[in-house]
Amino acid sequence: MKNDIHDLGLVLDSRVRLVVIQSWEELRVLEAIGTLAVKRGLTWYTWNQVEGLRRLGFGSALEEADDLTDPEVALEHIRQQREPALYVFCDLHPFLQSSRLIRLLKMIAMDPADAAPTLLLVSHELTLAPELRRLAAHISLSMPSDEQLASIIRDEAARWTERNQGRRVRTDNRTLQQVVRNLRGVTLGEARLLARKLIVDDGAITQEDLPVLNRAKFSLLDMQGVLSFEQDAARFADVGGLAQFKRWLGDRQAAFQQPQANGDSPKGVLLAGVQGSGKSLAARAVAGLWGLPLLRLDFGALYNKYIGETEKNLRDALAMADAMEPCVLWIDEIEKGLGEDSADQGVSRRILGTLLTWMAERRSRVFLVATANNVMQLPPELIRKGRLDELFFVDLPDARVREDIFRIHLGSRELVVERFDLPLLAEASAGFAGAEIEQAVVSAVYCAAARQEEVENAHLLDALNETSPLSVVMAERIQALRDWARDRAVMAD
Ligand SMILES: Nc1ncnc2c1ncn2[C@@H]1O[C@H](COP(=O)(O)OP(=O)(O)OP(=O)(O)O)[C@@H](O)[C@H]1O
Repeated sequence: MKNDIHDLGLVLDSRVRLVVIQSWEELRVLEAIGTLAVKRGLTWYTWNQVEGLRRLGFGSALEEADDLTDPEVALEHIRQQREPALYVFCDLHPFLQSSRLIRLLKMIAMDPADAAPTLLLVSHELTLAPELRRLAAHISLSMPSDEQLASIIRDEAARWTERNQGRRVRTDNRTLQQVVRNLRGVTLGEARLLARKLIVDDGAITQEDLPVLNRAKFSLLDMQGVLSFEQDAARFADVGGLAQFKRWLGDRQAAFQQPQANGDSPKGVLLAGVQGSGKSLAARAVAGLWGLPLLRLDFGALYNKYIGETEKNLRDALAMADAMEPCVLWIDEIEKGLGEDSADQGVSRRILGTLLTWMAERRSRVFLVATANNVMQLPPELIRKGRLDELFFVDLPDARVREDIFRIHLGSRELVVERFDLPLLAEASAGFAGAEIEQAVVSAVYCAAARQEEVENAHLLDALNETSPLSVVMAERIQALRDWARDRAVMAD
């Protein structure tokens, strides 16, 4: 499956407390889980029968009176915890015959509290007792292999050589192996950008680069980072609907790639609309379609009091984006930083000023994609004609698009799409956003796996029935958004 790390994220969101990951590659699975935990700000622990329970993967063993190398004692300890942490059990499989242990797992899996621990069982092979099967999600994590990481470094070295009159990148095997090891746990896209960063300054990858790499990897994962490289851009084939938007971009691709003599090139768009309808996915897909790196600017982090002066942070981030041209700069939830009810009016006015000045004066080929849920909060200056090329409204998907979204998400989980009754599913998901449809597919997949059944229409219908879509809960807000958009925006679909 290609979406598996993403799926693990969704499974965690759906509050499944017991996740089974079958893999021979424990180290790489741990690194991927660690990466996800850091991104989500979750504490995580590992357990194995030799070292017992350890905090943060490689930290020291917990100081407990009891012997936490005993899996039952460790599980009993976890059962008492009231924080949403991840507990990764490596090789619990030899113990899965014990009825007490099974009971403990079941109690943790059924814990209804919001702030409760999640168990991830990692083994090369693991069969759950029947009473646990329905409670568990099964995920297979495939991450970039060492060979893939090494080949990315070779690629980037070749690119550099091409740009530097055939000069070769200086390095040695030992350092390369260390770099590959340090890159484990990041996605392919992130690995590419990190490799590029190492080479670009001096045309060499040396021991001195290792701390640089670690710092860069850390800042990539660092939640406070204002600007981050986004993982692999999406493909437009992964986005259901949004036909108008896709056409619009297609028409401008050439102009962006070969700027006109007068310096005019497409500047950017605002995607506004209903939550979970694929705005972020579409932003990623712009980078995919145009084959450009994607940078994400986090307005929330700009205001973080720990990282200093807000406007300077924004100026630095914009300068960095300029230096990375050509690229796509994605500002997610732009209303959070510029909205009329944002925390500090003075700062948000100055931030708006800085952004508008950059938009008006820049000559770099940075295509801005701003996404917003609550567009009504946005300052009128930003959306005034001419600032951005276009304002698109992304509505809930209609039946035809919902079929497409099912097709995309069933297909990406290697299910045979023809076996499903798409019109029936589209009808049953009226009012669902794309994200909710995807969530239903994921929960159907793991429900079926737990029952050792093939995924059928019925599993999907059950999952849909169990969800009450946001469009019902927020019907009035969505209508207000539509009314707002009617005279101001172009429909994205
Ligand atoms: N039109 C769509 N086609 C395919 N998948 C979709 C679509 N809309 C949503 N999804 C799925 O739902 C996930 C979440 O959607 P996404 O984050 O892009 O929505 P959003 O509009 O940006 O929502 P939010 O405003 O909550 O951030 C996507 O990663 C994708 O997997």
